[in-house]
Amino acid sequence: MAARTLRIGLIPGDGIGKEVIPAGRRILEALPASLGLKFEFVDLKAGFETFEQTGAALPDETVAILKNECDGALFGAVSSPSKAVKGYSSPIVALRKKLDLYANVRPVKSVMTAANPIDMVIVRENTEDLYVKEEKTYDTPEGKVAEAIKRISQRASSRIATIAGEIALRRQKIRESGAPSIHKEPLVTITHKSNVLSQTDGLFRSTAREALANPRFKDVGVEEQIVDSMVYKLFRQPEAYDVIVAPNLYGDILSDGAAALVGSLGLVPSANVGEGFAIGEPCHGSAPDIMGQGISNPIATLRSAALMLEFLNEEAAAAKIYAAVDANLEEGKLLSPDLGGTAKTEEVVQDILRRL
Ligand SMILES: NC(=O)C1=CN([C@@H]2O[C@H](COP(=O)(O)OP(=O)(O)OC[C@H]3O[C@@H](n4cnc5c(N)ncnc54)[C@H](O)[C@@H]3O)[C@@H](O)[C@H]2O)C=CC1
Ligand SMILES: O=C(O)CCCC(=O)C(=O)O
Repeated sequence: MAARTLRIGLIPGDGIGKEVIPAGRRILEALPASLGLKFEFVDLKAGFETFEQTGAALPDETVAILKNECDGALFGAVSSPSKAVKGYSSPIVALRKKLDLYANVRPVKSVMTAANPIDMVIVRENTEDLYVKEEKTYDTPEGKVAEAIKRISQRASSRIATIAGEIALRRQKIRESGAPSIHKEPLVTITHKSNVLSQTDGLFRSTAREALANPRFKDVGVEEQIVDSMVYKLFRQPEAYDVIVAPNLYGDILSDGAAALVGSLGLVPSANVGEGFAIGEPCHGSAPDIMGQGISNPIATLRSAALMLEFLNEEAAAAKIYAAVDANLEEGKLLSPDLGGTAKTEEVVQDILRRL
């Protein structure tokens, strides 16, 4: 069998992005040759440091190379300032839109031996909602007022609900093949706030319901949950959730909350998914509080590399990475400080590479 060569863009970004992306590269390079996969890597720039050096947070060249030359990519994290900086706008938010990576898929899973089993996927709409970033500030006699557009479209809501349904079916198929799981039936939970935002979230809710009423999802249970009580239930009864589908901002917030349930943001991966292209990206940010100390947890990135491979139809390679990571966590001897251990990033990476 001829080896398949995947060309992967590497975008470390800022802060601990620079510590974890090299680990992502190493795990891909260490995959056994018997899988028939080869990798070529191309280093690409984006982030606040890039903005300071070049005046562009997301250089056109980065987008062009990803579009024209790559099969997929790994993105670390960027340090977007909290205060507006003229000319700067979040490069990852822009990249998702420019490459039409319409779904942000975020599996949150505890290692199955844990006392509190959690195995859910948060499927976050990735191109619109408040992230269209159409904001303005104006003066009134009472002082300044700032406004932001929350845009929800039928097209994006339908696409995201459809991929959530497909993910629920795929997970069911894996369960039926004998993989251990806490779930018996596929279930999609639609999250919204349409009791208040009856037009925007109302459209998300009704469109998602419609998409999931498609006969091909006849075996998928569908329920809905208002986002505030969703947070409550998520923390009280996380084992009840299989696939959660949410508009952009709620999905972003829910997934960081869910990360706390499994022990650390340093464990939770994501993939930005479009037609035939995927960017693996840890859910966490650039973690300026720990950068430069060599203690960042690389697991979210290693799992993101696996998730990217899954969406590039390389499930066997992805499974190898998941198994090596789970073995490290199950043994629990070499854990980074966010998980209560003392291991350095490098020691965790070495341990997982050894298990591969
Ligand atoms: N996709 C992206 O590029 C994202 C970027 N950010 C940016 O990151 C910067 C910092 O944001 P924060 O709100 O502090 O969120 P953060 O996710 O960077 O950090 C939150 C907390 O989690 C810890 N943490 C995160 N990743 C970790 C890892 N791999 N190992 C161990 N501990 C880890 C950090 O030390 C910190 O205490 C901001 O400039 C923000 O704009 C935030 C979220 C996503
Ligand atoms: O800080 C940035 O530039 C991007 C933050 C966006 C974010 O949290 C996510 O989408 O995961």
